[in-house]
Amino acid sequence: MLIPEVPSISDAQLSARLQARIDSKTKPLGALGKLEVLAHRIGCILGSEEPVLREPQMLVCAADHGLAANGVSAYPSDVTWQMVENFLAGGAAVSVLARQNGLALTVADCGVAREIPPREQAQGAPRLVSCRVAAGTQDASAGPAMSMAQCAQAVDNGRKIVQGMPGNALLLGEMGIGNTSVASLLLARLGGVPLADCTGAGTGLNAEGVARKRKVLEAALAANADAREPMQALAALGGFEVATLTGAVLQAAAERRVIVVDGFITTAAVLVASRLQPAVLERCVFAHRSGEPGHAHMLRLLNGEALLDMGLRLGEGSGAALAWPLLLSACAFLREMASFESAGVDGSHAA
Ligand SMILES: O=C(O)c1ccc[n+]([C@@H]2O[C@H](COP(=O)([O-])O)[C@@H](O)[C@H]2O)c1
Ligand SMILES: Cc1cc2nc[nH]c2cc1C
Repeated sequence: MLIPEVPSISDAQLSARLQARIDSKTKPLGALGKLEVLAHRIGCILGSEEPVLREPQMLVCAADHGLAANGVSAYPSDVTWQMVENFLAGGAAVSVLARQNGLALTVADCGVAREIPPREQAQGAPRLVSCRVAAGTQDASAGPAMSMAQCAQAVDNGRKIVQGMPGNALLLGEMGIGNTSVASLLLARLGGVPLADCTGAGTGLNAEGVARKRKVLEAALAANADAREPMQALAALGGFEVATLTGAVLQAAAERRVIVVDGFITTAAVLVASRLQPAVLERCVFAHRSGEPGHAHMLRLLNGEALLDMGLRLGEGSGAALAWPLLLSACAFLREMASFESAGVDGSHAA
């Protein structure tokens, strides 16, 4: 089956026990703010009052986009393969942050225009997975970016990558020149948000560039006017990395992993996945709110509150990696903080 079952994990009893445990800790009620919400969510996902995050996996999906030929990015498509090499060589932001935080890094070539050659993988070094559907998508401003079969293949690739991964947490990242356009198109089509609110500077277009980008995106929506269902929209407007991430999200949700979502593009994959299986959202933690303006609209649509708001607009999974220590802290306080009772602290308080 292409789309796995993702049942709701809502459990009123566990939820109440988690909240009682959080409230019993030696602190004024609610004083750990959003860290409490985060702890509650992780406890619900992992089905435990004492959750332990194990062997976290950072998955960075990369691909190229036919749409990029229309001047929708400040950088050329060649940067995609060059950055993938940089991820694998250990020099990119996500490489550094993954290393710093003990996140195993997997980089997937989902359809980079220039094939990333396989190589020997040293112990602990970033791992390359080749799951190329094609050498980049077709130009979505002239027709569908990919066929339904290609889209299904990419979704299945994402599922298979996650199936083979250890641990209980998946952090999402991506790389693909032109892919803020893909995220904007999916937000406009699936979220009904006006294109003007969906379109931003991406890697750094100026105002004239953003206006040009918007025209190209208008053409892409018009060229794919019939693609309205989630999988159709993903095929028509999407990229191979976004489709692979959609499969990864569905599989991780089905396996009840904690999913740490990065910026605008990885959230677009969550948007598609949530239209196929709404309960995926119960398993998601939104790491940050990107500087790309469409991301705020997307988060609102998904009822997602971001942990960080640092003006990041890099992608790669950098925001997810930066937020990771907060997830560790949330679990640590839930497991290790004393309760009023165990510490002999007076927990009575006025209304
Ligand atoms: O994650 C984000 O919110 C984000 C915002 C702006 C740009 N990016 C990254 O920049 C690339 C896409 O930008 P662009 O301008 O080529 O569409 C792609 O490689 C993304 O990882 C990522
Ligand atoms: C240099 C560079 C690094 C990136 N990382 C993710 N997207 C990127 C886009 C560019 C241009």
